[in-house]
Amino acid sequence: MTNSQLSEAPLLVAARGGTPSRTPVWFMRQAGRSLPEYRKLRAGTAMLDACMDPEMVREITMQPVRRHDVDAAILFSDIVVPLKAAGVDLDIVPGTGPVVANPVRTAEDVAALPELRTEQVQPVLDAIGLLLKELGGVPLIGFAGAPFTLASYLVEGGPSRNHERTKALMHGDPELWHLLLGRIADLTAAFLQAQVAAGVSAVQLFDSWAGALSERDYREFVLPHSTRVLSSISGVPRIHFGVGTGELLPAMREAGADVVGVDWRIPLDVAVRRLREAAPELPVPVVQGNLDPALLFAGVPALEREIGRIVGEGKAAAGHIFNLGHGVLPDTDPEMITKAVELVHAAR
Ligand SMILES: Cc1c2[nH]c(c1CCC(=O)O)Cc1[nH]c(c(CCC(=O)O)c1C)Cc1[nH]c(c(CCC(=O)O)c1C)Cc1[nH]c(c(C)c1CCC(=O)O)C2
Repeated sequence: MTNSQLSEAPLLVAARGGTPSRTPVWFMRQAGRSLPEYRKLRAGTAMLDACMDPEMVREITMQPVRRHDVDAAILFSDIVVPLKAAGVDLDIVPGTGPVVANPVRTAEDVAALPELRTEQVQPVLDAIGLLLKELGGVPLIGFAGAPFTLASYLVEGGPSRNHERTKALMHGDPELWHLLLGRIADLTAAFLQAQVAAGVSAVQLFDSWAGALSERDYREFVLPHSTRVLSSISGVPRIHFGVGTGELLPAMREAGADVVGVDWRIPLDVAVRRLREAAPELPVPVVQGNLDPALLFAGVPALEREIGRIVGEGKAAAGHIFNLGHGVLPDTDPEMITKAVELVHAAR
């Protein structure tokens, strides 16, 4: 596979706002618990151990590509992998999510946060090397968690519905907050840059929980740090995604996104209108999304209707990468994922 063949991959053409040979489609969390072959391979291995085993990462990343004919692979990893690799004491607890042993709440805690040295994530970079040999013309997407979403796990100590301790720190001690986000931004930027140097074709910055913030707070407390992360990346398209971010889309684009992720709460043509009105001087935006993950449970006729609608509304953008509005739910029937890919590729 030459670079020029890869650069014509539908995902990368759409990300540049060009006209791809077919609507590119991949799914957040396409690798994971919906696949029996994943559950079999992972049995007996802790999530974070699996993420540091290059051969396992290679195999798990490939599973959905083989099965579903998706237009991209996403590196099998997790947003907390660079924190763990740098030395933060945390684990991923099945059914719960990331749990941090010593939550970060004081100036001392922030000062004690380690930096990331590239060799600490060498197994991830080795996995990328193995994948590039196997993927051929299918682009590999690297990713990282955005400063706000990672800060929420670090400050709360685990998953949080209301992010109250995080917001308390943000508003109660803005100086310390910015120090914390700056530290995380350094770590995230280092992790993404290492993935790009190892050869990924695109990166996605997951700010999954940014939708918990008002636009005002997002702009003041988060945007500068996400901007620093995204502006440190060049040479590959940058996708910026969050959940419940209908009000934040223009700000998330401003952070330096080439592709703006849209969950299922607003239609893509509305998202494109908001982005265009906020920045008429910029090119027409490129978007990713926005099928509700629950639609994969609704049967083929409903799925076909929704996919047709979304592909139609996506034409308002300069480019559309089809995806879910959030990750594949663990109980999803993998046959429905394969079917969805077929339907996207057939939709006009
Ligand atoms: C918030 C977040 C996390 N991790 C991630 C995010 C951002 C994306 C999002 O908003 O969903 C990112 C992530 N985590 C994982 C991927 C894999 C790549 C992909 O296929 O998309 C990606 C992109 C694998 C994983 N990450 C995790 C699993 C499940 C672990 C397992 O299989 O045992 C997988 C496949 C664990 C994890 N890690 C996290 C959660 C909430 C969980 C689920 C915990 C549970 O319910 O058991 C934190």
